[in-house]
Amino acid sequence: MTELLSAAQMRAIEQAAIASGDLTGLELMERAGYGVVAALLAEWPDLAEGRGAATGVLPRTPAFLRTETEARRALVLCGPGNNGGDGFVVARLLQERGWEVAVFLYGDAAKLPPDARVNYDLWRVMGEIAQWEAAAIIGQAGAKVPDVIVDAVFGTGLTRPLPPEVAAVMTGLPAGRLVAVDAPSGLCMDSGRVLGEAAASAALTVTFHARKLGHVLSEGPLHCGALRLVDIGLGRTAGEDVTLAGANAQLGKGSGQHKFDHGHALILSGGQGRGGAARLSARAALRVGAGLVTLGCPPDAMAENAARLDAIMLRQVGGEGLAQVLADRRINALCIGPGFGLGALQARHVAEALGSRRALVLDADALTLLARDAGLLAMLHGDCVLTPHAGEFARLFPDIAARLAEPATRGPAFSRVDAARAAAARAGCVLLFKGADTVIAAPSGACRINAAVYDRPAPWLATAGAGDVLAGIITGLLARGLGAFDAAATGAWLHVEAARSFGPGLIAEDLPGELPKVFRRMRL
Ligand SMILES: NC(=O)C1=CN([C@@H]2O[C@H](COP(=O)(O)OP(=O)(O)OC[C@H]3O[C@@H](n4cnc5c(N)ncnc54)[C@H](OP(=O)(O)O)[C@@H]3O)[C@@H](O)[C@H]2O)[C@@H](O)CC1
Ligand SMILES: [K+]
Repeated sequence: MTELLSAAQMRAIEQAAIASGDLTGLELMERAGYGVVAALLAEWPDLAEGRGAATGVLPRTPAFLRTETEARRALVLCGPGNNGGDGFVVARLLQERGWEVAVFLYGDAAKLPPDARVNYDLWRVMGEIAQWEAAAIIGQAGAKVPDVIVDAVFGTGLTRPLPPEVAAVMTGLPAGRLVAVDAPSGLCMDSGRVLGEAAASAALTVTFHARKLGHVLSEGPLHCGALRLVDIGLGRTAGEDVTLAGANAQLGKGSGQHKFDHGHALILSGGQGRGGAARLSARAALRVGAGLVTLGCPPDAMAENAARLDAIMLRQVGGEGLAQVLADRRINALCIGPGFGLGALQARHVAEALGSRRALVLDADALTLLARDAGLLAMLHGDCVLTPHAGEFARLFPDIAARLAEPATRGPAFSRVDAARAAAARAGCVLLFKGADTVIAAPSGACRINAAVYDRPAPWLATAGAGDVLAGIITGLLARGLGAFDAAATGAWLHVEAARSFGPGLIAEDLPGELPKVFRRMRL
């Protein structure tokens, strides 16, 4: 499992390693600085060469003919903490490579923490440090355009909005190769939210030991650019508090198993002309491996659905309620919401489904019904999965959503992880909070993030019906016996994998049919 750390967890890991005597803070800082230099040279291989070769047109300049004017230029911006200390290491290592390096310090050198101070002193033997002045920095970046600007002002220690003179630089620098050390300054590493109004926008962010929550949540990916992870020799983990959602190796089917070994999902549909969404869910539930899937629909929609379904079975569910259908105990997972409707009968069906204590996905219209009726909300139980997008979340948990919408002015800022955990605890069930950074939380506090960012974007998932498919995938996994938390996290992961497998041009109908390719790649 890939863990995502908070700033406090990272500090605890670092301090434990130092206290154990395995490593010193200085060694960690040296490795961090080295890692940044290695990562930026790997990201832009032309920077590892002489200036002539970088054009791709001129022949490479032999080393003995290179002049000072051909040296690579870096502008290194250092801050008052250990992030700044990393910056001094980067400055030293680049100058040792023959680069021309200018360093600016925000803060008082006399107050630098000890390891940062050592690296400040090492750099001072090699070069100058100019005191922070926004106009001078921006002017220098404009006149003597650097090949790389290194943002080592604030990292995981940022606790409040950037001071105006730092914000002016971060928003005034020319667009280019801005490398953020650990974090783009201004970004809260616990929430991925900008504290105040300004944060650096990096082309490359190099972080250490493990990704932080802020790298994947909210605006984090927008500000980080590309994200690279460097191993600095810290073996310890924080116990995998929050992890990235990933593949689930238990999705294969054993030979010799019967269809009833893989569960029976019931998907409830809306009335005539409104069944498309539920049919998408049902198809996804079947494709993800539920042994049987039944679509339950009102009498007026029977003919329409019968004409459109083959492997999926059809049952009439009208005013008589769900009791007759649910008398079949083999039906072990339900999905209610896609295209369902918002009337009193539908609310009654939601209550019956909740009362049956079956594993249950509540999506779309079912979420609206829940938001309208505190009695229904009180019936939620641990085998339920709620799948709200931001609007549905705000209707269900208005106070939590309001807290999330407040401007972030102090770190750690209230995050989407905090919001999902609070909502799951209150609802007493699993909650899947949709977004490019989908957060899945359980009442216990267990949490996974399904990140469709960086090298895993899925922009074509923003299409009608994609959510109905996700609800169906999760329902199918519940039918197959996964617990609610695993079903939601695995379902979210499969959903993005299917979208990425199909690629541009994706519509919701394509998603279920893409799952077999995903499974083949997983070697199921
Ligand atoms: N953990 C590890 O294993 C390793 C960590 N490493 C590196 O250390 C970094 C963390 O260092 P860090 O803890 O010193 O925090 P950092 O981000 O430098 O800033 C803290 C300083 O800024 C100040 N300050 C905060 N906000 C402010 C504001 N808005 N405006 C003004 N001031 C503000 C704050 O002061 P205070 O809040 O006390 O007033 C404090 O002085 C981490 O990101 C990584 O790069 C690596 O060396 C390798 C191993
Ligand atoms: K930084």
